[in-house]
Amino acid sequence: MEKLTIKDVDLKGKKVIMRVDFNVPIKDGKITDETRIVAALDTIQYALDKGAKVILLSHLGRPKGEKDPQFSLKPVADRLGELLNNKVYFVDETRGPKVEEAVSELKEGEVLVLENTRFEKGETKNDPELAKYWASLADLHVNDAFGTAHRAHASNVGIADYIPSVAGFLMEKEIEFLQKAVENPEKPYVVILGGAKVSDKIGVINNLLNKADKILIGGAMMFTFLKALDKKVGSSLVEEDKLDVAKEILENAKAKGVEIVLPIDAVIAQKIEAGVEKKTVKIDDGIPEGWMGLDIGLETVSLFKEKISDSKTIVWNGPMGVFEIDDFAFGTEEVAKAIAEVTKKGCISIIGGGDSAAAAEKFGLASEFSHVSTGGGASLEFLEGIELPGISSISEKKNLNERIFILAGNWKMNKTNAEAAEFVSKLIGQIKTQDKFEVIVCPPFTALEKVRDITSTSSIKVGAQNVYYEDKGAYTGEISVNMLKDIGVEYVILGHSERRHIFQESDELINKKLKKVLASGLKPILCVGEQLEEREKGLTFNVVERQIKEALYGLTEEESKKIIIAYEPVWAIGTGKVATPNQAQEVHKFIRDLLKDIFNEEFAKKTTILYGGSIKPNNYLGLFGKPDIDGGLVGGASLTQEFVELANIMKSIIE
Ligand SMILES: Nc1ncnc2c1ncn2[C@@H]1O[C@H](COP(=O)(O)OP(=O)(O)O)[C@@H](O)[C@H]1O
Ligand SMILES: O=C(OP(=O)(O)O)[C@H](O)COP(=O)(O)O
Repeated sequence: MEKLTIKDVDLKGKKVIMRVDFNVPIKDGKITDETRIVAALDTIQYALDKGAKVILLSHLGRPKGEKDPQFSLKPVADRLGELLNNKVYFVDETRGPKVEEAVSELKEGEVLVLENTRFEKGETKNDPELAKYWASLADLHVNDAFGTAHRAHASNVGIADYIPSVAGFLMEKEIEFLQKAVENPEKPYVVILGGAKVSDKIGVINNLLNKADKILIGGAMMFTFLKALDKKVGSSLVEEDKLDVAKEILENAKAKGVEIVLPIDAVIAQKIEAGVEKKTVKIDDGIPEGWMGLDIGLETVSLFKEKISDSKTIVWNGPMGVFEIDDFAFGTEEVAKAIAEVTKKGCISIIGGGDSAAAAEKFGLASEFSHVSTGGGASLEFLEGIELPGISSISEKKNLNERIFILAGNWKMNKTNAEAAEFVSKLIGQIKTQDKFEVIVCPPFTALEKVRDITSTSSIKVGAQNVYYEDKGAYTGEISVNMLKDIGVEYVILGHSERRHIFQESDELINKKLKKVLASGLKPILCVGEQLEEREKGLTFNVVERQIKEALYGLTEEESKKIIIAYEPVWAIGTGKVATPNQAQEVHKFIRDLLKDIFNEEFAKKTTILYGGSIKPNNYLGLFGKPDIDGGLVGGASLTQEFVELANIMKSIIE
């Protein structure tokens, strides 16, 4: 599934709260590496150009949930203003009247930076109240903080429970490149690992053993592997407690046919300092006591270069030596040059954040690689195959191959014939679904025929709000399936909560109606949903399960194929209260799993499950963006122009 991006949404006049990763190194109030700020500029500029009001959120460093001036984002906001060549407002608060005032004064095309998100205790705890508060400041969340994607915090993940979250350009690019390396890397695929700690990278090595052709190991981590092979490593940095893990990795690699290439020589010294005596020794001869390996040697550089030369995909994470000191930077620089060289020949090269990115920058080679990730921890976890919460929380595009998406309007007891005719005539001109999804209007019985006539040459379909299960006879006030079919109605809503609760319709009655409707060839929209007391008692799943099982009682899989289900939490109908996208998704997923249990996986996958309950254009994107929400059964908003807006939102996010 593809993620929704900032390009898919309308930004004009919208308040956009954008999470960026401005966690940059600052020394004495000066930013020492602004790569991450520069990397976010495209998305910010795009939003400004489209007329959005941009509120920026970021963390900086690791303050302990309270104000700490050394971690203020003020210097970053100042620098951002220079880079954007635009006025950037800064508020030294994370919530409260000062923030709200600044937001309300913000004009289209202006930027406001709020203070460090980690000055709030709730940020790293993903506190729902804090997330809700930040969400309340804006219409839309843009997530461009790839560097933070491995953290489930309030400003990047929690907030997506309340407003739609779409990816910025940086996030999109990071995912695109890293996904290529994870999913179908062009071969030969070479991974180069270095840096200080094996323990940080065990997960990624294990995952890469199933994918890479060669893994080259340098940096301090090589000594843990060499010691595991009984080589003498002197006083080099070794993780003694990881020797077994290193051995296991070497054995697994052998079993999987992955070549692990370890250095054959090293540059050694007695201290990690510039200008100290250094020499190169062969690994087989051993590193003398009191000496430590601080870089890969010349022969290893040649060996690594040869291994790199024919690769088509490279992932590099971790320097080959103590590159910060020029005396031990040679190996890292040469490997970086070799990667740059092979990139020119068409290899996709990905540099995984942190110190490797700093090294690439130091050697002036950063622009020579296909992609330098802005995330260290995040890119590693991505390569490990871990699902990153800061990516999962971004809304997804809908895939048409799975099932039919539907926007259905339940007009309830509203609109006379004349009003219905006027309204639906307007809709026809504005809603062109082009087979992407179905739009259904469900007028009162009295207007059904008129609406059917007007829509007959359009793609808009017509549904009834109720039906009885008998064919004809002494049933005063009731209407049969044949009467509906006679005037060309295609759909019928069954078991709406108002019918269940105001007119006391039982599960048994709904089951009879459902059987009749299915047998007649009409398509039922079966409504289910819990009341507030039931939700509060934790009975949501029980209620929904009972309603579905009772409704389907006695029906076969074949007979049930045309069912559309609408989950409508009763507490959200006409109350203005809306289930959060996550609350709704949770129940939709439950329903899909239930259908799998009742029938089978294929049936569950193909069944359209709509959400209903206070849907409005400003909350619909977040709901419809969820994987198991296939559209909406809309009440109030189906009576006005808002219905067209809802259709447009659906169109924008269906692939
Ligand atoms: N042989 C070595 N001995 C000690 N430190 C090393 C050695 N090789 C590399 N390093 C240090 O490892 C650090 C980077 O490690 P790490 O944080 O794991 O990498 P990254 O940030 O790229 O993931 C650098 O500061 C570098 O100086
Ligand atoms: O710098 C970061 O991580 P990284 O150094 O692993 O790339 C991110 O901003 C996340 O910061 P955190 O590791 O304090 O959560």
